[in-house]
Amino acid sequence: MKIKAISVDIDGTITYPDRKLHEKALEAIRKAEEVGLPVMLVTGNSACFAYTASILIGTSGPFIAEDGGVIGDKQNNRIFLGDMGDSMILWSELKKRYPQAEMSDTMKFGERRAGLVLKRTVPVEAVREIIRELGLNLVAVDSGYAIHVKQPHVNKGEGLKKACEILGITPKEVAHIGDGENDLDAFEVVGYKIAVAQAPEILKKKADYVTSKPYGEGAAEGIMHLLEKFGYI
Ligand SMILES: O=C(O)COP(=O)(O)O
Ligand SMILES: [Mg+2]
Repeated sequence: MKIKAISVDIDGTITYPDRKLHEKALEAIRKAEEVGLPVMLVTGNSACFAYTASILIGTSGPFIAEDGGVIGDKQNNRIFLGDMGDSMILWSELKKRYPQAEMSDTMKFGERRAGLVLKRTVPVEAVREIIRELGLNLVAVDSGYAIHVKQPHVNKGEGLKKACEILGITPKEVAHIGDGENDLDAFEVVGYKIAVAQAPEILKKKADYVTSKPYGEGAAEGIMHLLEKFGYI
């Protein structure tokens, strides 16, 4: 099997714990691009965040934002794989039961199209309970940085499949590097899986390679591992 592209999660994977971009991860991504391996950013962040990050970091692959709900490119073309669905019904019930519930700051200006994102001021299990009780067509996933409420078909795996169509490769020719439970769906479709050291056990158990370093240093280690393993350097 040959790896033809790398997909990397953003928060917790190519960053420090506080979400600042990690220099070592940046260098490794640039190295992968230099040797001809396109990198895709695959994130729960909004499309404008991923679009900007992709330009500043210099990734040449499409980006996948909103946890798989949006695919975009450098020309700012976008494909939407989901919409807000039942999420506002969920929100009004959640706010009634948990006054401390708060939307993510990224919900303020209507930048999100494919799901509701909450701050981690309520447990994800409470959100899931309301979804179950009300019979809503939604799932809730905790990325470690936010809670993503979205239609069940919206996830990083489905987003990656679409991005691979654009690249003209198959998901099995992609290696994914991630740190959170929202990376599990990406792991389901790709050919090689890397978890950074601080990732939850559930992700590490499914990984082909677990880095010895956490956060951005882990992504750098993972990318160098891939370049060597698949003969790019
Ligand atoms: O938006 C978030 O929750 C974080 O997203 P990411 O870890 O998938 O980049
Ligand atoms: Mg992450």
